[in-house]
Amino acid sequence: MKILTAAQTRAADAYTIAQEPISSLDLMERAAGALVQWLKQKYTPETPLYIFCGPGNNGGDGLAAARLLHNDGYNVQVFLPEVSQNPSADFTQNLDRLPQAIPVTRIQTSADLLSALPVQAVILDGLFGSGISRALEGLYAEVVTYLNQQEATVIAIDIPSGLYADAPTPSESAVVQADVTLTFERPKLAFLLPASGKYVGVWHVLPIGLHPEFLAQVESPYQVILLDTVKTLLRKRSKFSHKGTFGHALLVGGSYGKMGAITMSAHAALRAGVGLLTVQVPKTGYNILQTAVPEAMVLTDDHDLHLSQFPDELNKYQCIGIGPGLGQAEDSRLALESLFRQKLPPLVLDADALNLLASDRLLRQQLPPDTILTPHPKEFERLTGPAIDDFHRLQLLQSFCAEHACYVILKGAHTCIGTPSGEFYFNTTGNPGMATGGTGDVLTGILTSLRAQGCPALETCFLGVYLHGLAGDIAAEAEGETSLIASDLYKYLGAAFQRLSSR
Ligand SMILES: NC(=O)C1=CN([C@@H]2O[C@H](COP(=O)(O)OP(=O)(O)OC[C@H]3O[C@@H](n4cnc5c(N)ncnc54)[C@H](OP(=O)(O)O)[C@@H]3O)[C@@H](O)[C@H]2O)[C@@H](O)CC1
Ligand SMILES: [K+]
Repeated sequence: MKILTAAQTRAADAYTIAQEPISSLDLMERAAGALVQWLKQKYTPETPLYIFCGPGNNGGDGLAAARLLHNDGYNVQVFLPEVSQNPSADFTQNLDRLPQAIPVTRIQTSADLLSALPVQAVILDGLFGSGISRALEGLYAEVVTYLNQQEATVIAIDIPSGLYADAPTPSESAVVQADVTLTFERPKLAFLLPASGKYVGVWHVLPIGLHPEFLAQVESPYQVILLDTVKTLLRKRSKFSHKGTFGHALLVGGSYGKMGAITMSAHAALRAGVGLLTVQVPKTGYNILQTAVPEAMVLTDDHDLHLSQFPDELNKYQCIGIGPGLGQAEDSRLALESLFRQKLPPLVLDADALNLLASDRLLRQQLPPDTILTPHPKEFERLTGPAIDDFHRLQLLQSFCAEHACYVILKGAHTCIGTPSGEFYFNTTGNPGMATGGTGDVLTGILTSLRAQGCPALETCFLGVYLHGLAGDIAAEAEGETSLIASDLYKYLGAAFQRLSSR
C-alpha cells in the first residue's frame, strides 16, 4: 500500500472532488462519517466526548463528527481556540450546521481551558491535520500542552496536531500525544519513523473513498507491507517434494560466549522450512550445536574460539547467512575478505558481519550485489555515517542500497526494507516485546532459509520481516510482551505460517 505525502493527499482530494464528482463538503462528511462509525463501535453514547477544532479542514472534520455524533445521541462538547485567522470554507459551513444543543466553548486565553477533563472522557484532536505549515505556538501550543496533561484518552483526527506528515517536525513545535490516531485512506510516513511515530499511538486507517484511479497512478517510493501482499508469496509444498526441493542453507557464526546467537538462527532457519541446514562454528561450538539443534549438520572451523575460514564447496548452498555471534576478530574479517572474492550464492549479513563491513571500506566495496543486510539503526549508521534525523536516515538508506545494489532491512518498530531501486517498504507486524536480545538472530535464520528455498531477494525480505513480526505478535498473545524472549519467535513461527496461509 502506497504512502502519500501531504501534497499528494491534497492532490488525491482534488482529483476525487473533480472526477467522482463530489463536493469538498461532502467528502468531509464522508471522512467524518468514517470517524463516527469507528467511535460508535468503541464507545457508548454516555461517554463524554470533547472535540477540539482548529481553523482548517481538520477542525471541519471535528465539527462534522460532533454533529453526527450528537444526532446519534452522543454526549458531545466542542472547543474552539480563537486565534485571528481565516477559517476554511468547510470549517465555516460545518460550524453553521452545528446543532444549537451542542455546548461550544470558545478558548481565547489558556484561562478558558477547564481544570481537568474526566478520566473516562474521550478527547478528539481536530486542531490541525496535514495542512500544518509551521511550528504550533502561542495559544495553540498552550491547548496542546493542556491536552497532553489530561488522563482522558486522546484520539487524533488524521494526524496528531502539530506533527508534520512527511518531513521533520520543528523541535520547538507543540505536538499532541495521541493514544489513538484515526487517519484517512493511507498512513502517513511520520507514523512509521521513531521520532514522530511516538506521538501517534495506535493508528487505524479509515478508507474515505479517495479516487482509486489516482491512488493506482500516483508514484511513491514509500509503501507499507500488508497481509494481502505477503500471503501471495507463500508457496505450497507439492506432494512429490523432498528435502532437496527446499534448498540447502549455510549459517556461519558463533564465538566463545556467543553460541546462543547462531543456535537461535539455526532453529529459525529450520522452522522457516529449509530442506537442509549446515552450520559452521568455531570448535568450541561443536557439542553445543549438535545437542541444541540435532536437525542441523555442523562443520567446525580450525579455530577454537572464533571463525577464521569458510567451508569449501560453497556452491552446494543456495544461501549463506553470516554474522550471528560471529565476533569481530581480525581472522574473521580476513575470512570475509577472501569470501567476497569468490563466486557466491546469495548472502544474508547480520550483526558482527555488518560491524566488520563497517570497519573496512574496501570490504564494503566488494559486497556482492543482491546481498541482504539486516542492521539495527546503530549498525546501519556505522556503515553510512550518522543520520541527522529519521528522514535523513532514509536518504542514507536509499543511497547505500543504490551504491551497493543490495537490500537493507533497517530494524525497528516499523522495520524498513530499502531496495537497490530506491523504494522503502515498511513492515506492519511486531511489537515492543521483541526489543530483546536474539530476535535479530532469529530474523537472519528466517531470511537465510527463505532465500535458500529459492525465494527472490525482495520477496524474502517481505516474507521474512512480516513472519518474524507475526510470530512475535502471536508470542506476545501467549506469553505477554514483557516475558517474550527470542526463542519464542521460532517457537511460534509455525503458528505464524499457519495464520498467514489461513487468512
Ligand atoms: N484528502 C483527505 O484525506 C481529506 C482530508 N480532510 C481533512 O483535512 C485536513 C487538512 O486540512 P487543511 O489542509 O485545511 O489543514 P489543517 O491542518 O486543518 O489546517 C490548515 C490551517 O491551519 C493553518 N496553520 C497551519 N499551520 C499552523 C500553525 N502552526 N499555527 C497556526 N495555524 C496554522 C493554515 O494556515 P496557513 O498555513 O495557510 O497560514 C490553515 O489555515 C486533513 O488532515 C483531514 O483532517 C478531510 O476533511 C477530507 C478528505
Ligand atoms: K489532528
